[in-house]
Order: sequence, then C-alpha cells, then structure tokens
Amino acid sequence: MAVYTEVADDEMAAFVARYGIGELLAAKGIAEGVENSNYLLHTKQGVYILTLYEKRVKAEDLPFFVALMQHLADRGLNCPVPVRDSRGEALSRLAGRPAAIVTFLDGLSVKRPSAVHCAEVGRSLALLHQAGEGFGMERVNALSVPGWRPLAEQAGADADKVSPGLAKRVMAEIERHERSWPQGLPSGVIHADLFPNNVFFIGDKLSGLIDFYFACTDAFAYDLAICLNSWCFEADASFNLTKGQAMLAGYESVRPLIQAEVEALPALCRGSALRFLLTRLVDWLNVPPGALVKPHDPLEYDRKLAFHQRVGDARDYGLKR
Ligand SMILES: Nc1ncnc2c1ncn2[C@@H]1O[C@H](COP(=O)(O)OP(=O)(O)OP(=O)(O)O)[C@@H](O)[C@H]1O
Ligand SMILES: N[C@@H](CCO)C(=O)O
Repeated sequence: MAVYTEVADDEMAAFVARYGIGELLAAKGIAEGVENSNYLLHTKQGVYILTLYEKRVKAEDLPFFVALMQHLADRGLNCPVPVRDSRGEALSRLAGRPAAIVTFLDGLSVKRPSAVHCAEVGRSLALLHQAGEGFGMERVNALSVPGWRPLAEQAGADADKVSPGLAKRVMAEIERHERSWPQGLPSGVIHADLFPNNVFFIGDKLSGLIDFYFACTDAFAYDLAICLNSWCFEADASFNLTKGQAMLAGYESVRPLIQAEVEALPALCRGSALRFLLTRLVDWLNVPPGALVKPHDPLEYDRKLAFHQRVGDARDYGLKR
C-alpha cells in the first residue's frame, strides 16, 4: 500500500477545511500506486483525492503538473482537476510534504487489457498530445537518456543480485542509447507513465487519465513506446501483435506518425523498457523501512527489453506500413 506519510486525523480535517469542499467525513489511504501517498477523501460535498508528493516528485515541478492538468481539463480531456483553497492556491503542504487535492474520476483500471482497450489508449494518447498544444510551460524529461546512467550507478553491483549479469547488460544498453538516441522528433507535452493503472474505463470506453507526475516535454512517439511496453505484452513477455496494431491504429486515427517517428519506434521502445527497468531496479533495492509498498518487478522489463533487442522495424509492433 503506497502510504509513505501518515496524517493525523485533526491535521487532515483542518487541511480539508481550507478548500471549501465541505466537512471531511472520511479519509482512507489508497492501496494502489508506488510513487506518492494518496488518500481518498469523502466530504459533505463529494469525493476527492489528496496526494502527498514523495521522493521522486520535485517540489519545483509541481506548478507544471498542476497547470498541465488544468490546461488539459480545460481542453476537454478527462483528467483530475486541482482544487484551489480559499486563497486560490492548488498547492500546499501537509505533514511535512507538498500536497494537493484533485477531483475524483469515475471508472476502473483494467488488469488484463484487450485489443479494444489498447485502441482506446492509443486514441486518447494522441488526443492528450493534441490537447497539450499551446501549454505554456516546459519540463525536461529527467528520466530520459541522461538520467539512466545515474540510476544504474545507484543500483551498482547489487543489480546482479536481482539477476546475474544485469549490471553489465544495463550498462551496454545505456551506452548504446547515449550514442544513438533519436533526435528532432515531433515533441510536446507527454504523459510518460500511461500504464494500465493510470487509465480508467467504464465498460470498454476509456473514461479518464490520471497520474501526471512524470509528464514532461519530450517526443510524442516516446510516449507511444511507453504505452506499447506497458499495454501490449502478455504475462510471458511475448508481444501481442494484435494489441500493438490496435494501439498504433488508435493513435494514428487522431495523429498519424511521420516517417522519422516510424523509424525511431524500435529504439524508443527499447529505451523506454530500459527506463522502467532502471527505476524499478533502484526501487526494488531501496524499499524504505516500514513503507507499506510492494515494489514492481524490474525483471518484467528486462524480459521486454530482450524482445526489443530482437525487433527489426516498426512492423514488429504492428504498424501496417
Ligand atoms: N483523480 C483520481 N480519481 C480516482 N482515483 C484516483 C485519482 N487519483 C488517484 N486515484 C487512485 O489512487 C491510485 C494511486 O494513484 P496514482 O497512480 O496517481 O499513484 P502513484 O503513487 O503516483 O502511482 P504510480 O505507481 O502509478 O506512479 C490510483 O490507482 C487510483 O486508484
Ligand atoms: N509505472 C511505473 C511506476 C510509476 O513510476 C512502473 O510500473 O514501473
């Protein structure tokens, strides 16, 4: 359960009272998630989410995330909207952490996505990329190529305790991407973590997107690569071509890829598998004592990486050209 920071009841009630959302009736820690502490708030007026931002979120990035959610919501994307307190501020502090309250979205995330879900995600990802146009702020992707070597160094030789030879494998991948990472692709606001747990559905229809705390300015096709990794593999690490086709077709129904993006897709998929392997590896080796959190398996992404290493071109992901 991802609650790193506990909040005393009276402190929580006093905090919520500042937002004009009605008296607090109940606050429950949310089991899902690994990054931040999340509470479900029931007030006399409705249901909200309170997030306390933990280690990986830098306080100076919070104005970007808050303004982005507002920008996307204003353009019709169904994402959480930050709630402002009586002074008009969306960002505050609680129990020693930066904190914000956002609106609650209806819907359920899917554990085993189908091709229909993948098509919906592809389409919504392209809509997100379009809705981000005109957003006035920028944020460098701290978890792109320059961020990978420091993560590998943080894991160090302990990586081999997770899987023999992993430290060397990871370093070879990093060196490859440092030499030849695709440049100059169409860029803008990307979500950068649109995994199944961050997408809600009502029936087969996508109903909302959450968790914008890795959002940044980067190549749109990199965001698509992250989704191909997180939605289109089966539990045995085989890539499901039908799901890949559905996701790519869904994306291109809104925003067709240019040739440079098609050519870059294998490298972007390979790099994004490495990015999640690295962050998971560091988290796996550094679970905070007493934290109620189950870290994600880094080796899931080692297996996905092995698939990308064998890929020829974007047709291997289901692109029909
Ligand atoms: N706006 C929202 N509406 C409804 N539920 C939400 C909302 N925000 C968060 N949740 C719930 O809280 C859970 C954790 O949220 P979130 O994914 O943002 O946490 P996190 O720690 O950043 O997780 P992650 O591991 O995906 O980075 C979600 O899976 C969802 O159940
Ligand atoms: N989506 C990430 C966790 C959030 O950073 C993962 O599954 O590794």
